[in-house]
Amino acid sequence: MEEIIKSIFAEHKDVIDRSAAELTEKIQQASELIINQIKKGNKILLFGNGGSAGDAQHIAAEFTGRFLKERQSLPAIALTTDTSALTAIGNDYGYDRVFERQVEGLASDGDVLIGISTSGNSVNVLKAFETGRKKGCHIIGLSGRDGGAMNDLSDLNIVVPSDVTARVQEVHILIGHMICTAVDNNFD
Ligand SMILES: O=C(CO)[C@@H](O)[C@H](O)[C@H](O)[C@H](O)COP(=O)(O)O
Ligand SMILES: [Zn+2]
Repeated sequence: MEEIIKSIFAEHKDVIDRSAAELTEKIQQASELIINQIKKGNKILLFGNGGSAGDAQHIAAEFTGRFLKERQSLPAIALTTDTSALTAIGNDYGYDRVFERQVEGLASDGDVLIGISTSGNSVNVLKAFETGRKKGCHIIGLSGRDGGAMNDLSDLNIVVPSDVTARVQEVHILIGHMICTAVDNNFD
């Protein structure tokens, strides 16, 4: 077990080092986009499956609650929390449309969608991106592996350089906290 723990620490550290080398500029661009759109009165919508649903909720709560300092509440919603919407849309339209329908009903021109998928290929995330684009939303992907179909469907796809879902997720939440730090520095 000790060897396994050591190897996971080493793998995590390697992905962090490669992410720092490859992703810094894109994380900065994503932060600037989010800050600018909130300043213009727009909101952030986040979604993903499984562990990424947890990440979407975690990051949204940093905006509406608080992160490092006392500041105004900021507009962010996770589309993963309303079990009535998720079960009704899933039951009536299929699971592939659970985020798409919510984007159709809730998103406005200028809002920012943050879709989180370690494979970059979860169909419910991709469908939400397609509908968001038609509505004039800005689209940020947080992905891994080769970026998947999110490469073509997002304005900015932040691809964590790992094929291991857990390692990718660990860097996603780190990136989420980096974005929250930039947001904190730009609002009172
Ligand atoms: O948290 C984990 C694995 O660490 C799982 O719940 C994982 O998120 C689920 O298998 C997701 O369905 C994977 O989807 P995706 O990241 O490829 O979009
Ligand atoms: Zn997990």
